[in-house]
Amino acid sequence: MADQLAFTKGHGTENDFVLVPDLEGTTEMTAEHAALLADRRAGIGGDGVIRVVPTATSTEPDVLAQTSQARWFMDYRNADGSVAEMCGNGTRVFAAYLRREGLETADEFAIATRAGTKIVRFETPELIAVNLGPWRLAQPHIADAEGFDALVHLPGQEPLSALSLDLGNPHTVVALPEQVDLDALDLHLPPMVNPQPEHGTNVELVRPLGAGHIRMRVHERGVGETQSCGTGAAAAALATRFWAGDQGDTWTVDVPGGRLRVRALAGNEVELAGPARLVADGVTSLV
Ligand SMILES: N[C@@H](CCC[C@H](N)C(=O)O)C(=O)O
Repeated sequence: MADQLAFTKGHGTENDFVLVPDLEGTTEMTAEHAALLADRRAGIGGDGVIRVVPTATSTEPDVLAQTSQARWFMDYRNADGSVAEMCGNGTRVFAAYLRREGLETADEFAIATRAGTKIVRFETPELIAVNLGPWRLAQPHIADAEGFDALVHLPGQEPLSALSLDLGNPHTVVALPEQVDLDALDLHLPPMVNPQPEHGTNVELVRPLGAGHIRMRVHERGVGETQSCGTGAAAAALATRFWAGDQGDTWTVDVPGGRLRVRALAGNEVELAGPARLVADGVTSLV
């Protein structure tokens, strides 16, 4: 890495990120370096670190293959330095950065991610929608037969039934029994999920509020509890529809950091929309 590193801090419903522009694609980001940048005491602080890099310079074949569709690649790492396939809120903050910097100028454009090319669309300068693409139940045969395919263990709670979904990254959504208080759940430690997903999972705890309206908390893989998770909000809405039946195509998802909109699209695709804000720019010598 260079001696001095420019960065921008941004968030979407308080899911916050350190963006590091690498416009020539010449900077290698290690897990240790990402974890230091994301550290809230020793570093800048964020739930994730996003390198802004030309798709054409990627060394990852699945990303490089997206070069003709998307000019910029969202190279995403969680706060612990681990690589993630996708980040819904991250794509929206990434899009806000590309537009502010004049790297993209249209109201709609594509970005490359490890989970494929995603189309972002500016509804207003600060309200950004992203087509998260196709989603699927991780184990449809079990889910269709039982309604659930996993158990989640939280301190002080009976095992909670849950459903596993793939939104490009893994999610396990818990349907909370009425008597369980969402706000009282202890999410300090990663919830134990049974059977244990091979590559870990993000866990969403959901409370339905009415037709098309849910509230959730989330424990993110590689981070801990966060104020919001975009792919998690989509997973929570889709799981609720799976359990409760059709309640229309649009959901309001309240998270501790604000409000997101989730919409089911044709072709088993799902859209996420919400605010994205860039709040600080700086230079760091944390290299
Ligand atoms: N906050 C993100 C998801 C980030 C990645 C996740 N922690 C994982 O490891 O899959 C979102 O908004 O989707």
